[in-house]
Amino acid sequence: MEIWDESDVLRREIFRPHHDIDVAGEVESKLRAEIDVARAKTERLRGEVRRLEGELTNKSLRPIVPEVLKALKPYLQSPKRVIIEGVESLLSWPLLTPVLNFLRPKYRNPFPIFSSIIFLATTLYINELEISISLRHRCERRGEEKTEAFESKPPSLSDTEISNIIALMGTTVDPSKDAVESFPGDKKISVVFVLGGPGSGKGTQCAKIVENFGFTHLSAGDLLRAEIKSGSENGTMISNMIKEGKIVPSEVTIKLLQKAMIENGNDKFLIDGFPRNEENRAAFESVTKIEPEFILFFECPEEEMERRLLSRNQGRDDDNIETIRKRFKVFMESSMPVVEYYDQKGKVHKVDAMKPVDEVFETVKAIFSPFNSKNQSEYHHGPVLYLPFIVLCFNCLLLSSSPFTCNLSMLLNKIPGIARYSKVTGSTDQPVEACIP
Ligand SMILES: Nc1ncnc2c1ncn2[C@@H]1O[C@H](COP(=O)(O)OP(=O)(O)O)[C@@H](O)[C@H]1O
Ligand SMILES: Nc1ccn([C@H]2C[C@H](O)[C@@H](COP(=O)(O)OP(=O)(O)O)O2)c(=O)n1
Repeated sequence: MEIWDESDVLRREIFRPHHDIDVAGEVESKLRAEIDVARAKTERLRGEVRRLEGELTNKSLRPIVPEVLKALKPYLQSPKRVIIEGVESLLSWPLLTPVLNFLRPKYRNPFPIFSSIIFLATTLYINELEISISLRHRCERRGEEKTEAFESKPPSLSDTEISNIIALMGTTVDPSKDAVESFPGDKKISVVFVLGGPGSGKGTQCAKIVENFGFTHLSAGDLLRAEIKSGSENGTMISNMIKEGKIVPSEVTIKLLQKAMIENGNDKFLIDGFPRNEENRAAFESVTKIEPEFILFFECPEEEMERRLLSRNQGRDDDNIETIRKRFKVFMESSMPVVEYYDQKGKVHKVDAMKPVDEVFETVKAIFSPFNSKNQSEYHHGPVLYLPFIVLCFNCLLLSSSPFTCNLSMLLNKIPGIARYSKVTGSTDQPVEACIP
């Protein structure tokens, strides 16, 4: 980014030989004119950066990466390198696999299930109108790490320049820091999305569902607020967006949800206040491959929600009338289309949230009755389903010298191109993990 340096102009002029008393006035006015032009130019550039930042925060990263790169191009000398981290939610596997194959023809991904533990950062080189992609594979473990870079061109920017560009792009999700462990692949996870306007009573009802139906409550808003408190590098960006009533980029929220789901270990989740826009929805589906069981939607008029929020008294920065109005607008414009999307699929259970808390819960209870048996999940994952596997293991133990006696780790060792990592932390029954060497 070219920012005009006034002192530079002055220095040049001071050391010029013609600098004598007679021409001093003339030089001064020339300098002033030059500085005015430079100031205007700098202002224009700053304006452009502000516009781009505004677009990023408004629309979030996903849809406008190419647009941003194009807009930034005049200010960058080519070739330049831009690292977009947290890109695994921007580019999905169907896109990445051919690229990987192209960059490294021998590369094959024989076990798509293990893909989920490979974190990707994509490096885009901008060179005139051509953008080529190089990939860095990451298999992150706590304490163990394997990074591989495929780079088609040598990097030409310093790390500081790269971080400036990343900062300019609005989000700095670092997959290496927030590494989400392998997402439960074999476990059937039930997810219910709880949606409704701000103050419609989502949190209140979720607490009751947890008590009665053994769900784990994950509030996207609470997770984001905890992220701000943790002092994370995204904290300021999240805090600004929440104060403005805007929706935080999906890659941030999804990473937090995924992490919370893995750490919790339950198989039934109430996800409250998510997905809040189409991008949230599509990114969640593509990253987690989880389809919600159904959507619990609380209908409540704005006047009632406003009244509740103003007396909520939880010390939240966004519970002021100005931000509340903005949140209502975002809800109508961005969140309602998500409810409509699921409604068309017949997945929405609407609840009249105007009634008193206990009456609302009566309706909710009826909707959750299929989950009534607290043992339902135990039944699904219970010994009956595991029986064939238990029998197989037993046979393998008996026939210890037979070809059947291979366990997953031995199998992985035999596959060329797969480096095996065993888990360092966690319980011993965690799956063996692998990554592309
Ligand atoms: N059915 C209800 N009737 C009256 N007040 C309610 C009802 N449900 C929730 N509240 C109150 O309204 C406020 C907002 O509820 P909350 O559950 O935090 O909403 P949300 O999670 O949808 O933002 C809280 O102070 C809560 O006690
Ligand atoms: N999926 C989400 C959920 C919440 N947020 C942000 C934006 C929301 O205004 C705030 C607060 O959300 P929360 O669900 O806690 O609160 P309300 O339902 O608005 O009362 O968090 C987000 O950006 N993306």
